[in-house]
Amino acid sequence: LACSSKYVLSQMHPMWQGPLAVPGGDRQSPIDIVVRKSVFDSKLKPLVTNYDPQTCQQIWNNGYSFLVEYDDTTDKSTLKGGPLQDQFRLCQFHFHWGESNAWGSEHTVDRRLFPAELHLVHWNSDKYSLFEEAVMEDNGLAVIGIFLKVGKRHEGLQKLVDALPAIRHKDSVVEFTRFDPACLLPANTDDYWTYHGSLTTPPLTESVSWIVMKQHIEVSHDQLAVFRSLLFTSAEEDVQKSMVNNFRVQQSLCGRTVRSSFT
Ligand SMILES: Cc1ccn(O)c(=O)c1
Ligand SMILES: [Zn+2]
Repeated sequence: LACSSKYVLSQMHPMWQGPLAVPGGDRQSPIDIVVRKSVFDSKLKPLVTNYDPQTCQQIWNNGYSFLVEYDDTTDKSTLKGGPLQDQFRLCQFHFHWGESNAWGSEHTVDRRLFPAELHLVHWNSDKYSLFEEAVMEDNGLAVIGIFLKVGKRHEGLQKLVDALPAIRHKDSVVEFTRFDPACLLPANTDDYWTYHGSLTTPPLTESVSWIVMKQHIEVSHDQLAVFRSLLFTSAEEDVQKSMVNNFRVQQSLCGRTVRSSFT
C-alpha cells in the first residue's frame, strides 16, 4: 500500500525526470473526494477572502503551468476563515488542464473528472515571513481548488486568456496588473471540502490545507483551447510540446478524513 512505504513514488512524469521520492508520503495530493465518506463539520466557517487587484504583478509560463503572481510582501491580498486558524497571503494562482475536455482536473468528486482546476495558493503570514519558508511547514499553505466546466464564456477570465499568447514558451513572462482573482470564485464559496495534503508538483511537501469548492465555474471551449496553445518547452528547443495534461495522478487517502462545510 502506498501509505505504508517510507517513500511514495510520485507518478513518472516526463517533466520530472524519473520517480520523485517524497519523505513520509501519507498526506499526498490530489485525491478523489468520496462525497458520502466526507464528514460534515459545523465548526467550519465561511471563507473570508480580501484580494486587492493592485497586488497583481505578472503572468509567466514556468514550464508546467502558467502562474499569475501577486505581491505578497504585505497583507493586502488575504484568505482567512474556513478551516484556517491563521491569516494567509495570496502569492499566485494557476491551473491544471487536459488535452481534451474529458479530463484535466487534479481532484475528482466521486471519481468525476473536470476539464480543468484552478488553484489559488496562499501562505501562512501569521507564522512565517516567506512562501519558501511556509512551503516546508505542515500548516504553511492554504490552496483553494475550483473546478472548471466548459460552458458559457467567463468574462473575467478573458483578460488573462488574452495575455497567454505572449507567454507561449517556458520561462516567458509579461507584466499583468489589476486582475481581481475574486472574479474567478464561484457564487457560493460557503460549500467546500477540506483536508490536509500536499503540493501536487515538486517539492510535493505536505504543507497544504486544501479547500476544494463544491460549486464549479464555467469557461468557454475557446478559452480553454487557449490554455492548450501554451507550450511546455522553451523557444530554443527543437521539439515543441503542447502544455496539456499538467496534472498529477491521484494519491491514496491513507486514512485521512475529508471534512465538508455543508450537509
Ligand atoms: C505551491 C503549489 C505549487 C504547485 N501546485 O500545483 C499547487 O497547487 C501549489
Ligand atoms: Zn496546482
